[in-house]
Amino acid sequence: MRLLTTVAALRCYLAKRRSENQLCQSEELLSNEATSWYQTPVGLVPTMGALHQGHLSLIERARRENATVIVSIFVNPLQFGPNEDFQRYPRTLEADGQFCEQAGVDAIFAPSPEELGVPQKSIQDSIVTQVIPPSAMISRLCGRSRLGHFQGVATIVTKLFNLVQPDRAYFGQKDGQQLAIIRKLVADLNLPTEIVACPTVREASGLALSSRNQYLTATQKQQAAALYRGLRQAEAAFKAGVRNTSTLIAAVEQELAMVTTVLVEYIELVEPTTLMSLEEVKEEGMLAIAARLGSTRLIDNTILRDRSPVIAIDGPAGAGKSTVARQVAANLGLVYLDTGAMYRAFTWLVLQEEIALDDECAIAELANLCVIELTPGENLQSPVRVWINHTDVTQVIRTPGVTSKVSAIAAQSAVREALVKQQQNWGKKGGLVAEGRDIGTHVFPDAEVKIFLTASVSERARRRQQDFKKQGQPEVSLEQLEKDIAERDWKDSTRKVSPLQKAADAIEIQTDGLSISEVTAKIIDFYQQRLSQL
Ligand SMILES: Nc1ncnc2c1ncn2[C@@H]1O[C@H](COP(=O)(O)OP(=O)(O)OP(=O)(O)O)[C@@H](O)[C@H]1O
Ligand SMILES: CC(C)(CO)[C@@H](O)C(=O)[O-]
Ligand code: BAL
Repeated sequence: MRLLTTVAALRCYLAKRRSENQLCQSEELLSNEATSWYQTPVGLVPTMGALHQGHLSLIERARRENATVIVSIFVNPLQFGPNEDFQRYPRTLEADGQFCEQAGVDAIFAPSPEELGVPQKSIQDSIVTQVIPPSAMISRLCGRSRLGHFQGVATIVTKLFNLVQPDRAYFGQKDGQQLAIIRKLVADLNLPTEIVACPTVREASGLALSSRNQYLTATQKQQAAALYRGLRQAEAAFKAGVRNTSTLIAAVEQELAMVTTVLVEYIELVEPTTLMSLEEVKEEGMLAIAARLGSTRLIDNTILRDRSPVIAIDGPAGAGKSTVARQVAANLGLVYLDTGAMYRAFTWLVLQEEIALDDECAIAELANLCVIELTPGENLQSPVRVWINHTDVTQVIRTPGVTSKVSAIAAQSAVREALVKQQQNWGKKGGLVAEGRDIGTHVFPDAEVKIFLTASVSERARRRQQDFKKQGQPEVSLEQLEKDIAERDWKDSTRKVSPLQKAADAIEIQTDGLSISEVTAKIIDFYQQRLSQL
């Protein structure tokens, strides 16, 4: 692992890493497919150091998803107010270096304020160019008592994104307002970085891990767990049907009132993306709290989501995902979101428009203008009905002409981005089952149930040989099929665009020797267990 403290060293390091990764992929490539398909992404975990298990969860996620992982450690003077704890903030770079080494980080970027051109002054006194998020997002919640804080965060994060140019950047849900502001920043400034939100990691007591927890005495640490208990009371009220903001906030206040040392700064219920106040929760709300314990300021939040559950089923080719997903949807009365049919429908449209498969710009244009509609088939045997731009393509998308081209189209990042947006819009209401390669990690990361459906290479080869036989196709040896499947697994899990990944919170089901009905029953059991926990 490298420790980089200057911009020049960072730039040199990243240039070498990117060329090494691409060289490595091209040498390993089993076929002549374009290197760009393959995994060279850079993941960035921005931090202020004093690393703990919460940071580790972000680093581990980044490690799973990227060829290079950079952790930035920078106590940003721009985001601390004049009366805040900039001087006191814990600085433990040596220990952080060991922490990152053990976590498999490739490099730490730990510049001085001078190296980053942000002299140790607050945002109000600073002379640097600033990034100002929308006032509606920074004037509420923590913004009320931390004037200039989010301008400081937005400015330094933009600088880090420009320096590192990460494909993905990882942030914690614990800082829910910061997460929403950074998502807005990336969208508004068209920054080519995917923002990955990671769940809040907590102490056994429920207290959210935070570098500032070091300030707490043992007694205060116990008392601080009241924040989480209050949020849990509100979650219970929400589960019992309460949707009114005042009632939900009262549930938190009631719990906190029992710990007189906890001085509440705010308890607010806002829309998680826009941070607008909510009178009641319609689809989802972020119940956020800030409080002081002695000189320590703590924050926490929970997302209250009123939707039917989403079941995400990921897994390698040949594991039976689509058959199982349709069966699970039918048995539970949920919608089967046939993502494969969507890519087939779009491939049909590209062919109809006579666009060359390698004309990615024209294809990107078309992908962002098309509208795909799906309705359930009459029964399990009949396919999902598919329309694209109001043309019924249910039958034609299964023809060899489309089938032979869908992989090349589906691998184009602009196509995936456009179709994933349509899928996520369907997901807002929930009540659906979707299967693919990155459903539980990228498309529906908040899915209530995540399944990773897999089978051994030999079992999948045997199934495919049986399928070929049923379809009257020429026999292919098991040895060749196993080789093809292993190669497909490698390509799917190493490609840059939506790689096959098992979500950290996914339940893995090995289907060797299991029937479709047995696998379906297992998933329905998991679903019902999960529902009882929500
Ligand atoms: N308990 C946690 N769970 C998940 N992510 C976390 C947790 N704590 C911090 N993070 C995330 O780590 C990143 C770096 O945060 P930071 O370095 O400020 O640590 P911190 O623990 O939040 O410190 P602070 O005490 O300043 O809040 C942020 O994206 C933050 O949301
Ligand atoms: C994102 C961040 C690293 C910017 O300084 C900081 O706000 C933090 O640690 O959450
Ligand atoms: N993650 C918190 C950053 C701050 O309080 O400045």
